[in-house]
Amino acid sequence: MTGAFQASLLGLDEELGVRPLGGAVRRTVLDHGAWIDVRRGWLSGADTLFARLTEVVPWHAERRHMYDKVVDVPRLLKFYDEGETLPDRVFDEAMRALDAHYQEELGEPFRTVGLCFYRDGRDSVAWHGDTIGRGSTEDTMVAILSVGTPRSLLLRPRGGGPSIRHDLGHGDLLVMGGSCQRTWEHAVPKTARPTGPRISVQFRPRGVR
Ligand SMILES: O=C(O)CCC(=O)C(=O)O
Ligand SMILES: [Fe+2]
Repeated sequence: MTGAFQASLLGLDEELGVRPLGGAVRRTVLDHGAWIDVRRGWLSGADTLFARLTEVVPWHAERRHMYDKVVDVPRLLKFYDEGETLPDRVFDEAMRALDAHYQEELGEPFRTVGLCFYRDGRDSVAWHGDTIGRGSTEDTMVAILSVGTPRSLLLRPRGGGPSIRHDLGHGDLLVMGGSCQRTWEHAVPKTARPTGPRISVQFRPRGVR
């Protein structure tokens, strides 16, 4: 794995687990029926999870057609569909905590875990909504847990308009909800600054991608 992540020295002996959601979640209501929730420092023991994921996940590179060319996807990936054994038990704990907090509003459980590895500032994800599945037609939720080097997640309305920046730090949770996947787009832009690795963990309901 390229790049070394400077572990937060005080957090190395923290137990791996999730802290309460409840009143610690801050919601921002966006236009067109979308919203964003942020819970800073949701994960304790984030150093431990980061180290484990770099070691045990069978990361793979992908190539995609872009117009008339085949290009490298600028990040490493791994997707765990429902029923697959997850690389760490804390993901099950995290999903059950998200279910307890969001089930009434979401109406179904979170079921899949997508992972992205951003090796350095050259890795990124371009503007998109998670619209491969039901997110293109229905309100849904995508919950993102971020570990490693902080990166900016940007959001902008699909029709155009100013973008909103969230700097996602080690252990932070951001949840995109309502119509966010079809009326807004999100991106993690490249950065020219020296940037260590980051792992993004996306929890989604069935049929959302
Ligand atoms: O890195 C992130 O947090 C965003 C990842 C993302 O948007 C996706 O995988 O669909
Ligand atoms: Fe996405």
